[in-house]
Amino acid sequence: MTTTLIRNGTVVTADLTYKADVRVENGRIAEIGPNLSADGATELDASGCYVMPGGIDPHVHLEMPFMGTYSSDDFESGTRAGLAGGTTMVVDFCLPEPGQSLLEALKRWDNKSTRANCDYSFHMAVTWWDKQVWDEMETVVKDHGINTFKHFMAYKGALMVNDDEMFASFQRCAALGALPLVHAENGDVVATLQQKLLAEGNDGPEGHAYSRPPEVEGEATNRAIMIADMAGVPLYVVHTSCEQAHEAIRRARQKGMRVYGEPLIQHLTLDESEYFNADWDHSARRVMSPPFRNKQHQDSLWAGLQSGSLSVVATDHCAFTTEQKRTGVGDFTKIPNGTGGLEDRMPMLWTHGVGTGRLTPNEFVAVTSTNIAKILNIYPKKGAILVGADADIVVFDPEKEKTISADSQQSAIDYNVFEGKKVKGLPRYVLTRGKLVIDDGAVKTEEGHGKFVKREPFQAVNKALSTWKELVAPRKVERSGIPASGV
Ligand SMILES: NC(=O)NCCC(=O)O
Ligand SMILES: [Zn+2]
Ligand SMILES: [Zn+2]
Repeated sequence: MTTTLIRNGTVVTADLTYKADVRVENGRIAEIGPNLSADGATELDASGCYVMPGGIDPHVHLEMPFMGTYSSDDFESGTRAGLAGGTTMVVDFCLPEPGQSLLEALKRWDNKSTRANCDYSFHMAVTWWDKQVWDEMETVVKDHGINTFKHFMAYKGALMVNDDEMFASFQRCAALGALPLVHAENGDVVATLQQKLLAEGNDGPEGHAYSRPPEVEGEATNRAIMIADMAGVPLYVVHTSCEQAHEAIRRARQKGMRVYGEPLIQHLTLDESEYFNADWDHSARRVMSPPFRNKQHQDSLWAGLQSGSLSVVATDHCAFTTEQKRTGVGDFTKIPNGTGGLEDRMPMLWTHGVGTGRLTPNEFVAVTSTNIAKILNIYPKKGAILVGADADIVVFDPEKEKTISADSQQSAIDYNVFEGKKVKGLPRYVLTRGKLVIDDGAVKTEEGHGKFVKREPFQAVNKALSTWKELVAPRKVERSGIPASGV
C-alpha cells in the first residue's frame, strides 16, 4: 500500500490542537511531527485545514427491512455517502425477525456488508426473547465481536420488546460485559394515539408528529434508565430528541449513572414545522421516529453537547425514496419511518456547531468520533490521531462551502432533508484505513474496501458497575436465635 504524507495541517483531536504532518503507512498512522520528510510518499497539502479523526456514525440502517420495504441506501451507497462527508466508519443494526436466531440474522448482515467502502460494525437487536436469545447473546459477544444490544421500546407488534424482556436482556448484557441500547418511546401510548388520530381523520404526516409527543420519549427514556440501573449495566439512548429525554439522562448522569445520549444532526437542525408543509411529499420525507421537535428542544440538545450530558451526534441514516414514503398516503402510520443524513452530518454539525461558536473544534471531534470510539471499546484503533491508530482521517477545510442538494449527493434517494442548506466546512481529503477516497471533491471509493471491526466486551465502565453491583448485592443476614415459626 502507498505511503501518504499529510503536510502543513493542524491536527485536531478531542483534547489537543497542534501543527504537525502525519505519515500514513500500511493503513495506519506511522508518524506525527513537524516537517516530516517526504521519502517518496504521496503528499497531500493540508494548508489551512484541520487533520481530524474520521467521523464514526454509530447509528445507520443500510438496506434495512422495515415497514414492508427496505431502506434504499445499501452498504455501498451509504458508506460512499458517509465518506463524502468525512465519516469513515458506520455501525448498522442487525435485526433478527421475531423468532429468528440471532446468528442466522448475522449471516444476512455479513452478506450485505461485503460491499462497504469503509469500515463498519454491527449492533445486535433483541427483537424477541427466550432461552435461545439468552444463549446466543454470548456467542454474539464472544465469537462475533459485537458488544452492543439494541432494544426497541416502540414499534408495537413489530420490533418492540416489553419491560420484562428488556430487564432480562439488560441483565444478560451486564453478565457478558455488553452495552444495551434503547430506542426510547412508549410504544403502547404511541399505538393508542395513532389510532385516535386516524379515527379523528388526522391521516397526514403531521399525525406522525402528534402521535409521538416528547412525553412518550421522556417516559421511556427514564424507564430504560431505571431498568438499566437495576440490572447494573450502562445504557446508551439512541436518537435523543427532546428536553424530557435529555432531562432524564442528565439527572441520571448527575447521580453517577453511566448513561449516554445520542442526538441526531436532524433533530439539532430541523424542526417540527417541516410536518406542517402544505406539500404532502415534503412532510412525509421527514417522517422519522422520534419526530423533529421545536426550537426549545433543539436548544436543550445543543446545551447537552456543550455541557457533556449528551455524548454523540449520529444520523440514524435510514433513507426511503419518495415513492416508498407514498405507501402512507391516507394513513401516516404506513409512511416508512426514517431520514438520510450520512453525507451531511459532519458539515452540518461543523456549520451549526463550530461555525456558531456552540462547539469548539475539539468538542466537534469528541462528539463525531472519539466519544463513540471509547463507548464502543474501539479507541484508539478508531477515533484517534495517534501513531498505530487506523488511518481513518479527514482533512477538513473550514473555508470550503457548498449548498446541500439531492442533485449532487451520493445517497440513492431522490431528495435530501437538508436541501438548500448552506454549509461552510467540508472535507478536502478523506482516508479510510490509509486509502485516499475523497480527493478534493473527487470520489474514489472502492467497493469492498471496508472491513468488519470486532469490538471486545468488558469495557472499564462495565467492570466498575459489576464491581459495585457485587458489593451491594443482597446478602442473607445470618442470625442466631431465630424464633420458632408462628404457624
Ligand atoms: N428512526 C426511524 O424513524 N427509522 C429508523 C428505525 C429507528 O431507528 O427507529
Ligand atoms: Zn429508533
Ligand atoms: Zn435507528
